[in-house]
Amino acid sequence: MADRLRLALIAHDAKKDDLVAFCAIHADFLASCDIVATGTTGMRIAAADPRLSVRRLKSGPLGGDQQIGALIAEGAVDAVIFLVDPLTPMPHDVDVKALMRLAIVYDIPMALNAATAQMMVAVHEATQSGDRHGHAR
Ligand SMILES: O=C(CO)COP(=O)(O)O
Repeated sequence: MADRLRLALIAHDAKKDDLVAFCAIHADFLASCDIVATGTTGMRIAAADPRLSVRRLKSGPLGGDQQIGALIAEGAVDAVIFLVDPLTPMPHDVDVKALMRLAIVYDIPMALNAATAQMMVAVHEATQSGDRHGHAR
């Protein structure tokens, strides 16, 4: 894994406020990550916290989910947080499913709701803290 966690962030429209709130709570953790995000999500995150390093790809419906899937296939993403809206039909549902499939194929941690994202951050921070204290992983 790279020194800085390469983290993909995505949120459907109904979940974007939740992701921005998550980013505010975990600002220090996220500032230590190289973030890649779909277009609108990335715009919202970067606007909320200019400290964050955010590479913006295309918007999800225009291919952004597929771009993140391609990065996973290339080994360029370590983890994904994707706050999914389960209640709204999406025109690009097949792209979302393909992204999830690639995360499974390449065994990339993928949080699909805020509770799992929270656990992902907690585990990562505990692992880093163990490293700092010389504990074996
Ligand atoms: O649609 C998305 C994920 O499927 C997210 O795309 P945006 O971040 O551009 O809204």
